[in-house]
Amino acid sequence: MDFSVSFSSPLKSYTPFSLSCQLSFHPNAPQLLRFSRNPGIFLRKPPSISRQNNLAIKALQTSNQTKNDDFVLEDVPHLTNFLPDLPSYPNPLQKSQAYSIVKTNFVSPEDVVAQNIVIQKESPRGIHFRRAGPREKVYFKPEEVRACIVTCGGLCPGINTVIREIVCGLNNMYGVQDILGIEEGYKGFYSKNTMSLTPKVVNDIHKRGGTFLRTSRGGHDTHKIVDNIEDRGINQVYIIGGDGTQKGAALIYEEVKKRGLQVAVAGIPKTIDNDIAVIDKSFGFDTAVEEAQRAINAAHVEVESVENGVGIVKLMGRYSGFIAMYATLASRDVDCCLIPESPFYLEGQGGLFEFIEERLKENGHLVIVVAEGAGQEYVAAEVHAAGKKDASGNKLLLDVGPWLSDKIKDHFTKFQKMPINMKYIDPTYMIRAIPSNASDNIYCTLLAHGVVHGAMAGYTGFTVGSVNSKHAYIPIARVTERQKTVKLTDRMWARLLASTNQPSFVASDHERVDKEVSKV
Ligand SMILES: Nc1ncnc2c1ncn2[C@@H]1O[C@H](COP(=O)(O)OP(=O)(O)OP(=O)(O)O)[C@@H](O)[C@H]1O
Ligand SMILES: O=P(O)(O)OC[C@H]1O[C@](O)(CO)[C@@H](O)[C@@H]1O
Ligand SMILES: [Mg+2]
Repeated sequence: MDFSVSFSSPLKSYTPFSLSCQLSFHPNAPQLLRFSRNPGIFLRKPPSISRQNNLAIKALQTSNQTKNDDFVLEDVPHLTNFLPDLPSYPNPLQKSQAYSIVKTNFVSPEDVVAQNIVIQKESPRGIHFRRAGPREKVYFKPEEVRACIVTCGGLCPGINTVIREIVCGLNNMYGVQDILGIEEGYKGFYSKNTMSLTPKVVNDIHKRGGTFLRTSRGGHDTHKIVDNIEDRGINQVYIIGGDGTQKGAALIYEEVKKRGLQVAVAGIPKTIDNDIAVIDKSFGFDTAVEEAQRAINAAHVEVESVENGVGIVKLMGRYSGFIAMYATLASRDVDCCLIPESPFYLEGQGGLFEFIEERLKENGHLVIVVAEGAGQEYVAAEVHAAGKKDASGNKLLLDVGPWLSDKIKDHFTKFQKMPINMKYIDPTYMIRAIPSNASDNIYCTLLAHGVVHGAMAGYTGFTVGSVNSKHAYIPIARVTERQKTVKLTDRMWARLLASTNQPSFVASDHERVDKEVSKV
């Protein structure tokens, strides 16, 4: 008999966890946890930006949802989709001294990576992506490859490692010699000369922060870029950048396809904010969290040494507070973490001022970490300078750090007659500008090699990323359709609230949290 009993966790009555936790218990689960052996396999069409294709995908999705054991492969485009007669060749890795001994040297065409690995007995098998890695056949002769690499958007630790490893991966694994660097982002395609990239040229660049190729915002002109790709005889385009850059890459892929060019367009998602959907995390994120510890530590040392010390550390995170959340959790010296996803308020019961006063009375000091996108609505209401945009059309944020410092200073000096020692630290660009740490270097290497294998195998219009710790080829549209943000109803945020014991500020915001809870 199939039955299940559900208990409410004792944690339910504990505020930080009560938003996210409900345990289910199946007494005879071992026998019951069998899945259908013969799942229906559905290939989902590679996403395209055209409305017609969107409708086709929607129709497929709807039909897929009717069966419990549905298996959906969100496939990436292949050059043979629009160039059916393209010849293929044996992968030169077969003859590589290093790789030929690998037991399963090539990824089977049937290997996929599941988007959700925590599922229930009755739930559909869900969405899968193609596993990244070398294929038995390639669709380019190495001596005919002319690759190019471009970096766009803001900096992030590890960009140089990705550049280095694309160059070295193409050269060492596939014998590709002709690799061009496009300088200063998308506009470099049509306004700059290219530079030649060899393993020797890029040998040391992973030890430096920034991007060896330089970067820019704005300047994406699809036609001019593809004209240039055609004129220069480029047939593999590697594009490193954030959500905006990947949207640009999707347009380049569409234009290449329209013109029927044998050009593989491949993206490597980059953003220090870790706000790219689907992937586990973006490269450089761990390095950023680690470097943020130094600023938090400095703030802590400063405020511990004085009377009523209040430290504020501003960290990056436009719309997503991941760096602030992880840096806070890692440090344990932070008393309060403010992120864009969780609105806060200053005055009154349960507000920030009340909390600061309590902590000062209790400990004599406190440290606040604030993500740059937090509290923008308050700053905007007072500074009256909102609405400016950067060259890419991203909203320019108002500086919440100094605003918050002034507000706290004013409140305690004027109204509480309790002078405080404010120490404000803004390490944002220092964090972004460093080289990646050891584990990010390895992550960058795997991403770079994964993207090279994908392009050589003829995949195009794809991005590479780690999904549940396995590297996969993901349709570009899947990583750009929405930004990943911190979910206030997830356990990670609950862990943070539990560790800092800060106010959750939800009293003022029941409606928003109710909405979040209903989405889970
Ligand atoms: N919707 C879009 N379509 C085409 N190109 C775009 C689009 N959005 C941005 N771009 C281009 O992508 C490049 C980088 O965009 P942007 O400055 O927004 O950085 P990003 O890639 O999102 O990285 P970051 O995370 O640092 O913001 C710019 O050259 C911009 O012109
Ligand atoms: O000042 P810049 O270089 O335009 O970019 C700053 C922005 O870039 C990011 O680092 C994302 O790349 C954001 O966190 C930040 O708001
Ligand atoms: Mg962006």
